[in-house]
Amino acid sequence: MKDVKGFLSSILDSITDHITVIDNTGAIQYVNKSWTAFATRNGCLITENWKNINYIEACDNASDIDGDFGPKVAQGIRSVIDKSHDSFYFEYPCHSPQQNRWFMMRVTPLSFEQDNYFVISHHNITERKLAEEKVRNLARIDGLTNIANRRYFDEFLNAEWRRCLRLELPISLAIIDLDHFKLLNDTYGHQHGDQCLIQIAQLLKQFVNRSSDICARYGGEEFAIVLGNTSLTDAQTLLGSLLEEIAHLDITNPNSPIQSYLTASIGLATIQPNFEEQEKLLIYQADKMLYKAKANGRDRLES
Ligand SMILES: Nc1nc2c(ncn2[C@@H]2O[C@H](COP(=O)(O)OP(=O)(O)OP(=O)(O)O)[C@@H](O)[C@H]2O)c(=O)[nH]1
Repeated sequence: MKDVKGFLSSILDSITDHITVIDNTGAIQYVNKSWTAFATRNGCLITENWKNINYIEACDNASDIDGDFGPKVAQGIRSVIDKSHDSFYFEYPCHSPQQNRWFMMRVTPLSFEQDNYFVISHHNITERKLAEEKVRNLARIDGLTNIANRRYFDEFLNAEWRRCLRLELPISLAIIDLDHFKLLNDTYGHQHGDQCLIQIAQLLKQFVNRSSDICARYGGEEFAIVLGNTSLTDAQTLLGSLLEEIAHLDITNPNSPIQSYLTASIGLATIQPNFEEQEKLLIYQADKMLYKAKANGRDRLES
């Protein structure tokens, strides 16, 4: 082969990873074609005019635009240059207006003619991230009703509790238990019962529209609604209409001693959080109210 240098350069340009090489001061020595193409399309600082740009300084100065991304990356590169780490890798989101994208950045040392260089590559990991997100979402969903499961409910409540604690906001929790559901199952069969649970879950979804709210399947025929930043009065209004809407579904339960249609009992509690890890108190109070609703004749809200 005559032009070995040209051959190697074409190999680097054909690689889809975005590659740049810096020296031990951070000064850029090389970028491949993928880097230039991506950087130009996405309005990055380092494009084909990379000469005289210091990559590490550019990262140091990027904190205004990218939050802690720039400083973290700069620190990682420095740790490879000063040999405190053999290599550094970092996964980060880089979403465009059209598409969610993630990349993995890797920094590895390279020695050439007694000089030390560092290869920085950015590999597109969007497919893996989307697959992981899908699995994570599946693990959060109840298989029958397609709303959040108990595990995700626990996670969500804990996060929302801490958010309301930080911002000094009230948080409300309702536990909704269907009345005499066993009689409905006994009358029409378990499969029909399943369809009714799906119907109820669909209805609950319409009552949670904010990112601080969630409805979840709490147990067999028990559901829960978390309402972040919601006062007791507002929660009472909302859950009062939920009771009405459950009645409007008119799901027949002819052997129920309450009504000839399916009804629910709701226990509601509202707390303004004072301590972390205290959301169990909210569950305890909502549970107590649910017990009261059942004891007072069912088909009602107690708070
Ligand atoms: N079809 C169906 N039924 C379920 C499911 N999970 C729980 N159940 C039923 O829900 C019923 C709950 O019965 P109980 O705990 O006695 O409660 P209940 O009949 O609703 O009576 P109260 O809650 O006291 O008003 C049982 O018959 C369970 O089999 C489910 O996934 N599908």
